[in-house]
Amino acid sequence: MQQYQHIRQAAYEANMQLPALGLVIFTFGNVSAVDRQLGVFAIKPSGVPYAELSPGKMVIVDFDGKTVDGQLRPSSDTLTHAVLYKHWEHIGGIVHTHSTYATAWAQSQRDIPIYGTTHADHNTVDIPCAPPMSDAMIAGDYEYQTGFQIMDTLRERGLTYEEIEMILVGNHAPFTWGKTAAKAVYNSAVLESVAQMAYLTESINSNAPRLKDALIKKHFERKHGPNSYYGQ
Ligand SMILES: O=C(CO)[C@@H](O)[C@H](O)COP(=O)(O)O
Repeated sequence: MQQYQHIRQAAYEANMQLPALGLVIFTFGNVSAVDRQLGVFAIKPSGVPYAELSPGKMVIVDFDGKTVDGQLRPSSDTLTHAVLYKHWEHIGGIVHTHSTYATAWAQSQRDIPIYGTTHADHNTVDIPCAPPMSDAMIAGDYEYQTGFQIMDTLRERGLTYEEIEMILVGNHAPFTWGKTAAKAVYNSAVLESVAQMAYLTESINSNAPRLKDALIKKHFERKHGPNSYYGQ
């Protein structure tokens, strides 16, 4: 349907950036783009290789995860995207990847500490890792519960989804978001780069010190403006 063409195109272009940036292989991961006036988002179809994607194959889904338009099955992570769009009113795009280093930190269930200014350019806190699913959640609807795991973790850390636009999900992999699908893709690439640097930092020096908060503040506000620092 023509009315969804703009978000199909935005979702398609953002999805194609994932293999181009080396963030996914085969059918791993997915990107969605939302239209809040229509109350729907376009998301990658499940199990379709990136080389076979086209804008027309993006599936249109409402905020309850119900398919509104499209011939293919939406991503298996659709309910996670739907929960976040429903509760976080200012996000325009969501990305989920299995990028190697960010996924390794998620599987280790550790936050990614701030070791350098590359990280401090983008976040003033360690990148949080949400706990893995409880037995009860696994028995329920995993993808639906992942959305609440993500929101609960930010809330428990005293963070807002506009301050930090990335998270690791324990035993799973990263999710990122932003005002647009393109910004969410940018955040996924930044997360993977920071995750790799942090891993290598710890492998060179297991006692490497975190960046001092005063320098994190100075560095972040140089890029994002005065009073933009939100602390650890
Ligand atoms: O997290 C997972 C699997 O662990 C998924 O994100 C897959 O990586 C992609 O699934 P589809 O989007 O193709 O259903």
